[in-house]
Amino acid sequence: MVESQVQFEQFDSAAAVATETARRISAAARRAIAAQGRFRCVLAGGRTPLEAYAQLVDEAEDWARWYLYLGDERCLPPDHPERNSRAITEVFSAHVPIPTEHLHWIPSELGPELAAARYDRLLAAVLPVDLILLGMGEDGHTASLFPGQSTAEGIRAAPVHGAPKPPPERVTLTPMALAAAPVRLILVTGSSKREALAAWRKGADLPVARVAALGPTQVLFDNEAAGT
Ligand SMILES: O=C1O[C@H](COP(=O)(O)O)[C@@H](O)[C@H](O)[C@H]1O
Repeated sequence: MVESQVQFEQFDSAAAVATETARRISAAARRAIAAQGRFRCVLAGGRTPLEAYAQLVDEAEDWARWYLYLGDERCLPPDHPERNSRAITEVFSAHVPIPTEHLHWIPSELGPELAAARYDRLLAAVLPVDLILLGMGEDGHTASLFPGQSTAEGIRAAPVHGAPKPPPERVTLTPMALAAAPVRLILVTGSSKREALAAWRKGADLPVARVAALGPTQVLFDNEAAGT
């Protein structure tokens, strides 16, 4: 019998998910730095992971050896409040001494095509990374891979048009890129995610389910998302 590589773990609250996420990122960083002298991590966009990122700020990490990337980005000006990179900068990267040249945000202000092509080239030289963090939307999307949209093959970063969640233009890592890590950590909190989480666990063919099935994946969710 083939054991599922997707491990679902329930926590009491979103705060507990954040604390455990920060702990696992830190542990992955220490392991990677001990083994190869650097830590490469793809961060999730959205609001869910922000508390975990904020908790890392107080840790005594070997920040000079961290390299950060993004799983997806919205095509908006760099300082727009809905940019994933802006939110991460505000709660996390502006407060730790990671060298600026190690912060590899998606240049989505260039538009979906050009930004995706540039990020694809960058990723070709970087993958695999040590850890990939992801979130999940109410409709079961992850990164900017949305239900009903076709998935690009043979590239690592793809342009997105017509996303059902604003803004419609985005750039996303593809399953090819999201497979390129020893582990994925998917964070799901809040009652608005309950239906999608339940559907996923019952076997629905959602983008998040497909991505989780790419390899070893830990899904951290809270009581609110579970409905218990
Ligand atoms: O648009 C996006 O949505 C998902 C979920 O966001 P959240 O705010 O509910 O955590 C996120 O994972 C993705 O990166 C983001 O661009």
